[in-house]
Amino acid sequence: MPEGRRRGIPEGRDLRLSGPLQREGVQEDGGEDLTGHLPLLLDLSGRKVVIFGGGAVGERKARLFSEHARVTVASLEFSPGLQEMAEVGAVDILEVDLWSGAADLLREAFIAVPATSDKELNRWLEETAKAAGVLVNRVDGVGEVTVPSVVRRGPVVVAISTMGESPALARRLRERIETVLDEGYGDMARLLGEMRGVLKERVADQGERRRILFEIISDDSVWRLLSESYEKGYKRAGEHIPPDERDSLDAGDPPEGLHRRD
Ligand SMILES: C[C@@]1(CC(=O)O)c2cc3[nH]c(cc4nc(cc5[nH]c(cc(n2)[C@H]1CCC(=O)O)[C@@](C)(CC(=O)O)[C@@H]5CCC(=O)O)C(CC(=O)O)=C4CCC(=O)O)c(CCC(=O)O)c3CC(=O)O
Ligand SMILES: NC(=O)C1=CN([C@@H]2O[C@H](COP(=O)(O)OP(=O)(O)OC[C@H]3O[C@@H](n4cnc5c(N)ncnc54)[C@H](O)[C@@H]3O)[C@@H](O)[C@H]2O)C=CC1
Repeated sequence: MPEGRRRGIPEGRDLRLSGPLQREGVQEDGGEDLTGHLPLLLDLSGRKVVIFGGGAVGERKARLFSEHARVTVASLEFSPGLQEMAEVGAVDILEVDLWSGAADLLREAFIAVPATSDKELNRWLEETAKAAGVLVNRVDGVGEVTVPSVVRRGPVVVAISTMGESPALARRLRERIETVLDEGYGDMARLLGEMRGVLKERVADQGERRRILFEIISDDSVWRLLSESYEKGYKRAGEHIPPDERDSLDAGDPPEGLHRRD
């Protein structure tokens, strides 16, 4: 949608109530144009995230991103929560009138979050960030970067998005997935990770390795024993390795140096 058109649309709830056709990411013919968004897992460690605006929303974003990245919050004022975070070194805060410029702040930034109470300023910051090649996460809809609901079970990660249509539904779906995705999936992922390491060393044929891995996943007794103890599950899984090749695998004892949960 042309920038000029979007600028003319009323802000806040009116924007939502004006209907899906008026929203970014939705084509004027009504066909959804969401193909640009590829769900990815980004490693943000060491990356810089700049949050513009130190109010309630800026604080929420700072809490989220500071778990993964280096966060700088630039604003005229800061919420008490943000001040506390700055005191313990969780974020850097910078007092500045952003209308005076943001180029320095955007240098080396990976993601920018315009979250001031000044809509015009937010829009200008978004344009400036995009022009500088910095990804934008918005506070009033779907940006280039959209934050999903997340369920984690060890190395298993499920991210849920409704492409901004309904965060409430994303949350409800997360809660439902949490009830079916128990810790067993995390343990199974670790176990299979170890098994594939062993298989790579002991079974030459990739097709055969793949078959064995799926056989382990389909074995209910592995899941059951895993819920009793990791070692029991590991031992049962080891029985799926062909006998001649299993000889040298001490199935009761995870290989030295490989990760296991205690
Ligand atoms: C686009 C996005 C922002 C982005 O990409 O960063 C966005 C935008 C907005 N959220 C709003 C409202 C709510 N957000 C939540 C909760 C979450 N919102 C999250 C993500 C996202 N929210 C992104 C799209 C996600 C997707 O694709 O589905 C989660 C997953 C992660 C997180 O933010 O931490 C977290 C769930 C965590 C969990 O519990 O699992 C709740 C529910 C609650 O409070 O419990 C409500 C109230 C109910 C409702 O409105 O549905 C409003 C309207 C404000 C208003 O009405 O004024 C906007 C702005 C707008 O839509 O204009
Ligand atoms: N509060 C909410 O639940 C939601 C709010 N939003 C939107 O997010 C934005 C921020 O909301 P809140 O955090 O609640 O607002 P807020 O009023 O608590 O905080 C706004 C922050 O922006 C800063 N700011 C304003 N003008 C500035 C300037 N020229 N230079 C530097 N900093 C400046 C202020 O100092 C303040 O810290 C608003 O646009 C709001 O509509 C969107 C979704 C939900």
